Amino acid sequence: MAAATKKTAGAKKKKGKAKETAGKEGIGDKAVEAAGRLLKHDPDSGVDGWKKGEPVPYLFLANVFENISETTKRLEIAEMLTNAFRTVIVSNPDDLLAAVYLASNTIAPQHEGIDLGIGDATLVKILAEATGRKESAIRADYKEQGDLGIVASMSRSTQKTMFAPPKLTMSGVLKEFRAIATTEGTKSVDAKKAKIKKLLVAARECEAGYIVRSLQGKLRIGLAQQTVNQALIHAVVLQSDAAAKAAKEGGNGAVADLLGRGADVLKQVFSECPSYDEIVPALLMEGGVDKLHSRCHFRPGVPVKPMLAKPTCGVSEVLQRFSDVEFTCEYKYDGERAQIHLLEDGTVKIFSRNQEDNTPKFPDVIRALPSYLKAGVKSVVIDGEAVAYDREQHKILPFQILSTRGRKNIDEADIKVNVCIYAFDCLYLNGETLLQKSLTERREAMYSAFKEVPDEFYFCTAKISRDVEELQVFLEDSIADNTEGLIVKTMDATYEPSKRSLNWLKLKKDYLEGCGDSLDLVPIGAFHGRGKRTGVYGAYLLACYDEESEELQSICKIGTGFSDEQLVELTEGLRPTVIEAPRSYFKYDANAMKCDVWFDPSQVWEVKAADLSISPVHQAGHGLVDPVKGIALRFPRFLRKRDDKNVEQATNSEQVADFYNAQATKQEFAGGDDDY
Ligand SMILES: Nc1ncnc2c1ncn2[C@@H]1O[C@H](COP(=O)(O)OP(=O)(O)OP(=O)(O)O)[C@@H](O)[C@H]1O
Ligand SMILES: [Mg+2]
Ligand SMILES: [Mg+2]
Repeated sequence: MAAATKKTAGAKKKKGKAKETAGKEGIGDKAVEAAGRLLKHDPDSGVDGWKKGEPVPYLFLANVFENISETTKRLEIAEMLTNAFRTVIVSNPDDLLAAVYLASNTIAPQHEGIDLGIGDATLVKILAEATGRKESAIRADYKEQGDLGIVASMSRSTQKTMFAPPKLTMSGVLKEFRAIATTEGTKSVDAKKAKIKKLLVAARECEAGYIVRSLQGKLRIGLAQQTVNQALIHAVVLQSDAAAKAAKEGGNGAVADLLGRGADVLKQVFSECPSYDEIVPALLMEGGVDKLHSRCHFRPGVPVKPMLAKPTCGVSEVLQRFSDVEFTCEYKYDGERAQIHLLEDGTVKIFSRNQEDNTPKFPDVIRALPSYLKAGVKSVVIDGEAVAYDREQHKILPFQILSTRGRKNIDEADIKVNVCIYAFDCLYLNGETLLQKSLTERREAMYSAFKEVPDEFYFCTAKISRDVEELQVFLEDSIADNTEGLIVKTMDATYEPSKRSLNWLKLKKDYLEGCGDSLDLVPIGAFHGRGKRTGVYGAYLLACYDEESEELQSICKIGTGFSDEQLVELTEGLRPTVIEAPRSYFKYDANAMKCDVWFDPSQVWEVKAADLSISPVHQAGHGLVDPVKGIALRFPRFLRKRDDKNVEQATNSEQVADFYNAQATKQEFAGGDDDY
């Protein structure tokens, strides 16, 4: 049954993609139909149980979530959320920000590092207190349901309160969430618990379930950030005068066009300035969408989502893809992405691949940065890689060494592992954003703003050539110089934030063997070790992430590639995350994969496999390549733990399908190319 539903979802997705491309020449029929439906909807009709101008009740949003959870259809979900946001706009626009945060299940911009994510054990305890039920009963229900949100909404409060607590409002709930996440100090645990309990006691109807899921850190109703953003912009556009005018003059088609353009603007703006705090109020101002980019754009202090690269299989594929464009090859350093910002006031900040604020991790780089600058640089942002470095031998050290550096509150005096920064891009210089400039120009800016400092700061090694042999030699040089291979970039491309772009191709040394990139996967379960591995987990069940359904889909069992120390370390790290039963969003074959323990997903592991195959057991990308079966990795080998990726940034099922297809294509042409 589940497989059948998924199959349709997969097929639909493919079609949707085709439309998107077709839509370049004109708006697709689906979008026009959707615009028609949205126009017919009266957002005032949603104002039910409160008055316009009053704070919007949390129950309004919880009910919307409830309706959304009953469908898996993207389009329906997006429309429901759009209409909900429209109701908020007509009712109390000041609450739109809270609605957007609550729907995207975040409470602050990523780089501020304020997350919920309250542990299950704590939540079970508070739930027991708030409902008057026994902890053991709640735990038993949890085991059966696999979702604490469901348990929360099932557990009716039996607690007697003298007065009915006031109704929860959206803005009130968000405020409490923020307070819970930021409470610090000696009494903070109790204070947090008291706040959570208060929320749960005040919860009506289905509210408790969504409060609990938000506190856990995941709503799990199929609301990807992309959907929330689309709904946000569609709601704002539909409530604007421009939409009314377009509808009158050009009908549904004109409105669909306006919605599409709005979505493009928001996509660009959100990747340059990923902060609802800035975007939502700006959208509600005069000239909302049209002026959005001028009001919210990239600036030092707020990380831009980094541009990503696509894997390729060899020098000849690169030459083929870039047959008529100018390109450059750069060493691919194996460290940690570092987006370094210098603000006008002299503040220096370093952000990770994930837009996390990594500043506390690199006090040495922060202090030394001014010495890498040329005169006259007031503000600048560079993109680069921080690599572990041996200053005596003057050489790059492996990634593993870098990962032994502490993460937080590092005292410069205690630093044992030095880093060297290899800069490869410049995104901002002296008040001007360079994102829309070509790589040629951005590089010029980088060279004009910085100078190399031996053993501390270098520009990445690069070469421009079209000669197969010369490139092959350069690739071998890169390996000899302790890097992972090359990243090949087109010279005239702009910086494409958050895109896995074909303008950047990665060419790693491991591709030359097996061909195919490593995957970043999530351990969701484990098997007790035997013999030499007694006392630690001896094998794990890994999963990839499906963005569409928010599932973690099993992809392989893994027991190879671990050193004895790693086995101990991973076991120790994962033991505290053991949960009583697999989560409802784990997709695996319960008959074939009887794990001894299950984990609350928290880690991401980089894994290399010999190849991929269609599997009768594993679920990765099911419906994407084979109508019902999933994809599995063959002979997977553990490479390393990835602290710079979170669970949602694990390799997604579409990428798995891409890898599978690329491998199939390569096998078809096997023998025709001696380049690998
Ligand atoms: N010259 C360079 N140009 C761009 N990126 C570089 C360069 N040198 C090193 N890198 C690093 O390589 C990364 C891209 O390749 P890698 O395979 O390591 O990606 P990843 O972090 O595993 O992400 P994914 O596999 O999801 O693409 C960049 O994010 C960056 O950190
Ligand atoms: Mg890397
Ligand atoms: Mg990778």
